[in-house]
Amino acid sequence: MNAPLDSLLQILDNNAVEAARSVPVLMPVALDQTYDYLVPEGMDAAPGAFVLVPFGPQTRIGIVWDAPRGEGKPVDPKKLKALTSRIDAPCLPEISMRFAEWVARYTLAPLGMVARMMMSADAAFEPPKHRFGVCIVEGATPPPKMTQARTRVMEIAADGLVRAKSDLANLAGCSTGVVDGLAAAGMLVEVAIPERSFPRPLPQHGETGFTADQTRAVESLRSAVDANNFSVTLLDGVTGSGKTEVYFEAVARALEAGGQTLILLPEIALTSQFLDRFARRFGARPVEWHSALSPAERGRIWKGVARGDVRCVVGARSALFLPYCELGLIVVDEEHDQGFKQDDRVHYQGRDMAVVRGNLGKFPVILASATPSIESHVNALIGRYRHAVLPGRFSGVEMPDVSAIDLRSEKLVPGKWLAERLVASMTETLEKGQQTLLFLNRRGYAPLTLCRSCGHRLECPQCTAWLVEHRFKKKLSCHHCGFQLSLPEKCPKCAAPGSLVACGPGVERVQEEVAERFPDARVALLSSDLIPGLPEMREMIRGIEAREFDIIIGTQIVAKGHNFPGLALVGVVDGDLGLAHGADPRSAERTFQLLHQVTGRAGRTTFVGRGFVQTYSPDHPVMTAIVAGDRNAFLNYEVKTRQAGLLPPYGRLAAIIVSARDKALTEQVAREIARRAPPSEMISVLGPSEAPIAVVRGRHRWRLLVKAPRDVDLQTYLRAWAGMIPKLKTDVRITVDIDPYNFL
Ligand SMILES: Nc1ncnc2c1ncn2[C@@H]1O[C@H](COP(=O)(O)OP(=O)(O)OP(=O)(O)O)[C@@H](O)[C@H]1O
Ligand SMILES: [Zn+2]
Repeated sequence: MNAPLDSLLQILDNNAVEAARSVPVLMPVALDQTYDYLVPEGMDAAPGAFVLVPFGPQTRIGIVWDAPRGEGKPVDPKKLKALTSRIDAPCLPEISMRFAEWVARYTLAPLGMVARMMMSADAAFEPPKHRFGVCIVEGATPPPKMTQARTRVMEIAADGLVRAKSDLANLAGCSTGVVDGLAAAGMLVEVAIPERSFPRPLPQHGETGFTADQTRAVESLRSAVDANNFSVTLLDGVTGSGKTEVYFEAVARALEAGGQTLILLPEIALTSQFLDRFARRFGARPVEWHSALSPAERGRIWKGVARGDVRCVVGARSALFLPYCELGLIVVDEEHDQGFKQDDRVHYQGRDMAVVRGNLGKFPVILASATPSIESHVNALIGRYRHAVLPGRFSGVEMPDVSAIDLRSEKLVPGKWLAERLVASMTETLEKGQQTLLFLNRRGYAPLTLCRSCGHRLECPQCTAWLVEHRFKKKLSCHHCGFQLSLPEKCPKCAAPGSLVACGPGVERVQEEVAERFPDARVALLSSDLIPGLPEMREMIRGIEAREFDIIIGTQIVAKGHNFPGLALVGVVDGDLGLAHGADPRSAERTFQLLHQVTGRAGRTTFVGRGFVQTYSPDHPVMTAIVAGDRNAFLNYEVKTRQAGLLPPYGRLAAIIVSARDKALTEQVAREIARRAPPSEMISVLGPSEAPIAVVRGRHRWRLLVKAPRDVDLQTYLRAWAGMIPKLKTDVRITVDIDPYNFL
């Protein structure tokens, strides 16, 4: 080719490249926009790539987005900065970008914060730490000096495996110096140890036989998977009906079809019992995703999911934000559980977002529960969701016989918390060698400590909350901010010595009473503050399952999902506890679910269980439905209440929470925000009013509640509203919580 033409082509080429060479990058920070960066020659900055970029004074990780977002000021192309480098990590799949955008739009969270959730595995973006080992060099000539130790090492290495030097030395019973010597002599060669791979679940490993009812449900779920399209099925079955076994078949089908699968569980239900069951069915343990993983594990799993090496994840709500490239099914087990709602940073409801993810990915979603949320129940009722029903227990054993103990007539002995009828039943149960579960959803010893001589109540100095006594730890602690105080010997106000008394029961106090009444019984106390972590919790659950305890006392961590074959009796110490929250539209639903789930732990396999609920309001619709075992009675009552009040799912709610250190400022801003609400015939704004917990961590709190009919676009309204609010003083924080579950 002649020279001038050659260079001309070169110039044209460069221009074309230069014009196309800037990309939008999303930063994982609280911003809703992308920033443009130049792509250096030769760098592959495809959409979804993770890149290092100069961001303010720092260099940070961002994601190359596939289209610019937000309304940032246009920047002179000549002033654009360049990407620093591409990170060696799999790209964020396109569907994850669409999902992030959807979640951000719905929750009103900045897109960058949703992206940050998707990147919550720092190690995935760090250079891979290769571990090196040694293996034998075939056909190398042995050095003249072959000591005994050297011979032993070579004998072990003869199998050709790659081992860490220290492992090889340990096996041979010599020092690593010997291994080094052989490497220097060319007998062993240093190579990277391959990363541990993920065990593949096998769809046909441990196939189960099913009852007729179960078979129908299995068929229904399989057909949803076979349809290879978006659908939601509510798998609605009484406790112990075999929902887990049934949805495992849908998981098997989706795996066979080549999809990745995700099972979401409330974090506390991620027990080894569940993992063992999975392993029995699929011949391999699933990959777990929860808050207790090490950073290195998080990184490894994140990459494994993005590359498609991980086929099934069992995890807490955050597992929804992993970078699946071929997701084909999501199961949300215990779908009614409030643990799926996240209440910090990005306020999202994991169950609802799972449905969104299924819709985007065009695959089925299964919601499983013995006590479906009213939302899912209504969706099944009106045919928006498919409905698969398991009406009876797998074992054929009847549902437990539940009675209310009316504490108005069957009075408690002062200072005691267990009624005589419950105690008598416990005695009987013990004599039969069966287990009792006492349920009280309150940690600690006593929820209130007061001074007998001056009436002073011990409160948290930074929250509107009483300090809860934790007798084992000899502390008073605040359950809202974690503030702790050693148990004082005299009243901090009037200094009267020995005048402080504990009021009301917590699980520790129930344990004290049990120890007194049943000194020989083996007692387990399960409360999140007494159990250091998931492994210890799993060990306790295993012990209960193996009948190493006679009486189990626990908060809600024992209420759900467990299968304790020896459990015959459940006593609910305070059935009214959850009903008190007047402002919370879900308090009746939540109480019903909890009581139904916890009494449903009794008598699951060989004998009929028994339940007692201690209550001062036996006529409340929740209590009558629990005692009659009539779930539909409760659902009908609750659906009517929601309809009448235009509450979810018949209406939409959003909470706006204003907080600041200064009391007057908080109120002033809350009122100002309310004043600026755009007028609307459909949408009503309630409040502002001081939050029930008026101060948390020294911050004053005011709330507004926004209510709209179902078909109104609440997000657009809220966004328009946000545009009307003047710039805030720095200390004021405004939180928007779409579909709030917390009203405190
Ligand atoms: N088809 C089956 N074959 C063998 N065992 C089964 C079968 N179905 C259920 N089971 C057993 O019955 C028990 C209850 O099943 P499972 O835990 O799946 O019920 P569940 O409906 O998920 O209960 P919960 O709502 O209380 O969590 C378990 O021990 C399970 O192994
Ligand atoms: Zn506090």
